Amino acid sequence: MLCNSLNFVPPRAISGPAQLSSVIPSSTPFVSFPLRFCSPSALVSRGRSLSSPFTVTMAADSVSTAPPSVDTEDTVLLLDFLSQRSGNLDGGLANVILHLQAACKRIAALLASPAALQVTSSMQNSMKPTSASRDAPKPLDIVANDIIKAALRKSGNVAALASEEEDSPVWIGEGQYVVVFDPLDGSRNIDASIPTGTIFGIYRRLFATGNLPLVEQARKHCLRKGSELVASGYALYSSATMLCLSVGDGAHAFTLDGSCGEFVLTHRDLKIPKRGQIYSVNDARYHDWPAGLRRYIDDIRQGKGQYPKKYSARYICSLVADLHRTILYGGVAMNPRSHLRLVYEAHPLSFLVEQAHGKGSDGKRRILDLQATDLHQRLPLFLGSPDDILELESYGDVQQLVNPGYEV
Ligand SMILES: O=P(O)(O)OC[C@H]1O[C@](O)(COP(=O)(O)O)[C@@H](O)[C@@H]1O
Repeated sequence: MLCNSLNFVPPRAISGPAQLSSVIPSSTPFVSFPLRFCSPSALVSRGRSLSSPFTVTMAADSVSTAPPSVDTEDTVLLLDFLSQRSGNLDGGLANVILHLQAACKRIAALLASPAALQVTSSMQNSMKPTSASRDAPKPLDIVANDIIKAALRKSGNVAALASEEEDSPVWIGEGQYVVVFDPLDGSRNIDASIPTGTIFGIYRRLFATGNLPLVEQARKHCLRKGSELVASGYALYSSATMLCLSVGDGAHAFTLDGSCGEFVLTHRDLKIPKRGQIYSVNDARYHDWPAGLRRYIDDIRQGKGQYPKKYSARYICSLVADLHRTILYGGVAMNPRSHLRLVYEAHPLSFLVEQAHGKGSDGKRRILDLQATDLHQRLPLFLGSPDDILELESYGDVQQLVNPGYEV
């Protein structure tokens, strides 16, 4: 495993079959982690087994605070994984993913730094919270957006992108792929150091848009059915930084190894439990819910649903974190009001959940079947274990139509 060094040359745009080891440096493109992130173990060549992390001799000038990692022949880095997988992968798609993960590492480092709190706080101190400002982008959303946009431009493989922080889809160039993303979901939690996440979805570009103005081409590329996605994923910035990814060949999760700055495969072939015992929703909205949803939640709380045990509630109010827990433990994560966005939240996350054998629904229909018509369109969203989603849908009216906008 090689450490990231400070003088990376970003990989060139790549097309054709994925033969990554020959075209992409084994270190992550253009990530400039400070050298103190490099532990001696990260400098050990791959294949040499270490009996214990504590047998590593620390270099005299090392100031690493990260625990040394154990690197064995079984260690699978994201790059190794992308080299091995088939699914929808070709070299171009792999290159886009490598640039996205590099951007996520930068965002993770930024969020974990004192500078992040200062930026957010200074903004919030000058802002009296109102229902209108509640959804206003915070500076870190913008910074994260810029980091991802720069990474995608550098990849050379992207034709168009769409982001929560852009008014409309953006034309980039002649790449083969289209990327939709929410750069920093849950950012209202940042001052309290609560988990946040980046969500992304990747489409192949369309080819029948040639004569249209570029703005219109970008729009057509980005407003699609979720079933056309070829890959999607999220980064979760929490006690660990995780990257959960699907290239149409199952869902897999990687954990950022802080000692060397690489994502390491830790959860291969994630499968959401067929049924869970946890529901995740902001139930302060209970009295704005329709009767069907109230009945459903009342039933599962009391063990009167199809599963004869009482459910527990967990709600972080950070979509990626709530979903990550749901994929691992099962159950249902939901936001029944029209709040979450189809293009860069519901579509990518539903793709990933289906790849993990779960379901994504708006309460009535499969999310991936929905055709996007507007970049920022919102909808009710229910993601989770297949048996839980089917049971929830059987209650009929589960979409919250009363959506006054809430202060907090
Ligand atoms: O206020 P609610 O209905 O609980 O919504 C919370 C949801 O909103 C989000 O914070 C996203 O909201 P924004 O798009 O306004 O950032 C999710 O992370 C979270 O799941």
